[in-house]
Parts: sequence; C-alpha cells; structure tokens
Amino acid sequence: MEEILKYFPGLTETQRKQLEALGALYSEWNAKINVISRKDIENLYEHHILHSLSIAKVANFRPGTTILDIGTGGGFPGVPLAIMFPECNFKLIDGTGKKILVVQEVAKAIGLKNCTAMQLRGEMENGKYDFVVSRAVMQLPDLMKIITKNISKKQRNALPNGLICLKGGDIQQEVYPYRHIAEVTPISNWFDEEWFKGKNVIYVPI
Ligand SMILES: C[S@@+](CC[C@H](N)C(=O)[O-])C[C@H]1O[C@@H](n2cnc3c(N)ncnc32)[C@H](O)[C@@H]1O
Repeated sequence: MEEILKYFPGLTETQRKQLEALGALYSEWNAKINVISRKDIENLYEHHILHSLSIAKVANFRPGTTILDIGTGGGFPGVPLAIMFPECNFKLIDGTGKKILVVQEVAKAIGLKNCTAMQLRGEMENGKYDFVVSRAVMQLPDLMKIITKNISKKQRNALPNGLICLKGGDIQQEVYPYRHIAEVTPISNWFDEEWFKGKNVIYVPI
C-alpha cells in the first residue's frame, strides 16, 4: 500500500480505505478462484494495483468519462482505476464468468458504485465508451479490431478518445502497424520499482 501512496499522495480517505481493503479481499477470493498467480498475490499492490494505476499517469479522466475494461480477469486494471476516478463510469467485461464473480464481490465489498462487471466477450460488447483499457489480453492488432467499434466520437477529455493498454516485453512487432499514432510510454518514467522495467503504457487514439 505504501507504494501507492508514494505515487498518489492526494488520495481521499475513501480511496485509501478502498485500496487498503483490496489486500484481504483478493487474498480471500484468489484462494477460491484463481485470478492472480498464487505466488504473485503477495505482490498485489505493486504488480497489480500500482501497475493498473500507471494508466492514471497517462490520462486524468474527467468526471463523466466512460471506460470499458476488456478482459478484466479479476478486475485489472478496471477496479483500481474505478477507485482512482470515482466520478467516471467503468464497465468491466471478461469471457470467464467466475472471474467476473470475483470482480462483483470485491466491488460490492468496498462499496464501489461506479463499476459494473459482466461476463461478455469483447466481440459481443456493443456500447460506446470514451476509452477502452486493457492489460495482458491480446496482441494490439487483435485488440484494435475488436474495440474500434466501442470508441465514442464525442470527446470529453483533453486526451482524444482511444485505447490505453498495458504491455511488457517485446512489443515492437505488434505496435508496428500503429507506429505513427501510438504513444508508448515506459512505466519506469513514473515508478522506480525494478519490476516496471520494460513495461509500457500504450495509448492509441481512435
Ligand atoms: C491473462 S488474463 C488478464 C486478466 C486481467 N486483465 C489482468 O491483467 O489481471 C486475460 C483475460 O482476458 C480474457 N479474455 C481473452 N479474450 C477475451 C475476449 N475476446 N473477450 C473478453 N475477455 C477475454 C480471459 O478470459 C482472461 O481473463
């Protein structure tokens, strides 16, 4: 939790309490339904929550912004972002129903009102959103093919609507088709923990 406060010192009491509660909730749920690798659950705050919040360093979503998290699994990056932006509306979808159950239970337990979770494949989602976010779901061209239909034409933010996703490793090939429009930012620009080396936030306006 200290690593979150280090990079986001202005959190409200409610946000702190919600983030603090995630530790016990995910430990409990992950023992029943695997949403985070078992050996990584002890790194929940750094590897999952702070990683998700790197998106907040790229986009400071205005109140009323709508955001779709595709392939959210147990709620990443959607749940930490919904805590960070309580006046924005989030829809979290995943093709696997039992993972969505974890998201629903966690959101209910912390009183997260601006987030709905639904079992749905991205291909079947027809709503329009200002942004789509995603972590570790599919290659960028596949993601673009699925989510372009979901981006609203109406602009609400300083940052034009589009996709913001989290990717590590060798991304050169998948980013290549979008090299003229994609903005790739290393997460180590903001967070100094070793684990973020080689990990990026990719923003593609649509
Ligand atoms: C590696 S997990 C990542 C989960 C989460 N985003 C995270 O970072 O912890 C990939 C998730 O994407 C989901 N997924 C894959 N293809 C999908 C699709 N077409 N529509 C919805 N969910 C999908 C899978 O069910 C799985 O939960």
